[in-house]
Amino acid sequence: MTPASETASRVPTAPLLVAAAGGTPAHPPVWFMRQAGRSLPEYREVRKDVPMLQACFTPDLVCEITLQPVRRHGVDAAILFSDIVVPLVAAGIDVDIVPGTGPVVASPVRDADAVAALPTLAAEQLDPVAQAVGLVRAELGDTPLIGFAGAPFTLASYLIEGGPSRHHERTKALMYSRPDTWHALLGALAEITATFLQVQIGAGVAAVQLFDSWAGALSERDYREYVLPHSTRVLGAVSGVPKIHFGVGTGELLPAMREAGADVVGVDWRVPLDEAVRRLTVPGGPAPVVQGNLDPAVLLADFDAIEREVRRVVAQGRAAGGHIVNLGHGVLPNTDPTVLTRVVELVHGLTP
Ligand SMILES: Cc1c2[nH]c(c1CCC(=O)O)Cc1[nH]c(c(CCC(=O)O)c1C)Cc1[nH]c(c(CCC(=O)O)c1C)Cc1[nH]c(c(C)c1CCC(=O)O)C2
Repeated sequence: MTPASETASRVPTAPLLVAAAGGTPAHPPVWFMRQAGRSLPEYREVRKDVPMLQACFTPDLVCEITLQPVRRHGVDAAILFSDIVVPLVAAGIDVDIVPGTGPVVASPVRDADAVAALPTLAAEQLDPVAQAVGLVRAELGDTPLIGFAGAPFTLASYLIEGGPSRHHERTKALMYSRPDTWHALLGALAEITATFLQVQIGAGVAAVQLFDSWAGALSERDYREYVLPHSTRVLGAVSGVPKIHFGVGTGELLPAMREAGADVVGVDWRVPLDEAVRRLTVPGGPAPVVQGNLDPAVLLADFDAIEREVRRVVAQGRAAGGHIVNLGHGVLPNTDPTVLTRVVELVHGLTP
């Protein structure tokens, strides 16, 4: 028989984990995508002489940067400081992160030969990431640490385009004209992504988020045919922690993104949360759990306007089975960090 104390220790008490499990915590949990980063002077200071990817492979630095927003804002979760291209770099693919641009791929992957030549990823190649998770866990106490990965479609877009893209035209051209090559590429990326998440879970993260940031470029029909099987494989390959699935402009894809195996669906600011809950509800099923969805640009407005929007988002989130307060996409670099702290205080005062 399991002693009662052990059973009790497995019942989540952190507000983020309670909400993710469909419960009602004492106050709404809040964290911000890209909470670690250029909005913080302490981040700019420690990063000033260290390139982004070098920082991601330096456990002490990852630990420090991950903790900065938790110390400063009192958010309900830390998110591991890393990047969606980190597992690609660990596998040996030549990718750099160019400041002000984003990931740039030296040899874009555009045909069957290039897909066949992609390396696989062994868990040991991610040792610095696992070490970083261990360091963060030792410092965090009861605050959950969220691990993450980029989903196969979003990673494929960077690999095929060679960098950030507005219309994802080469990506879609390959998808429509060479479905076999496409599925081989997404299958290879699903393996890499699953390994990246498994390593983080093995090292002790309390939840994971799969970022399919650019999936909103697809129709629901194409998403279901070309992407959903691969994201489903990724989410099916990880277990033991709540899984959040997020994309931008994915209002039409919300039900499919839930079907991929998500416990929590991230919503951007274009769809109000009560409407997102309506779209996500399955007749006879449990009420969906959502994360979001303040417009990051709202944080640049007067605080009266910010407060109005925060109250609206929290009220609309009450339609859900559980709600994790967040932005609809990442913190904009020119956001005043004192505003983020005030938003956390405001949300924590909004008891159910
Ligand atoms: C698409 C994507 C990327 N990276 C990521 C995504 C998915 C989320 C999203 O949609 O924003 C994920 C990511 N990247 C980063 C995090 C850290 C954790 C967090 O605080 O959220 C996370 C979760 C750090 C980062 N990743 C990056 C930075 C900025 C690097 C710097 O400080 O110079 C940070 C803090 C670089 C990066 N990496 C990427 C972009 C578009 C950029 C910005 C380029 C720029 O504007 O300079 C690719």
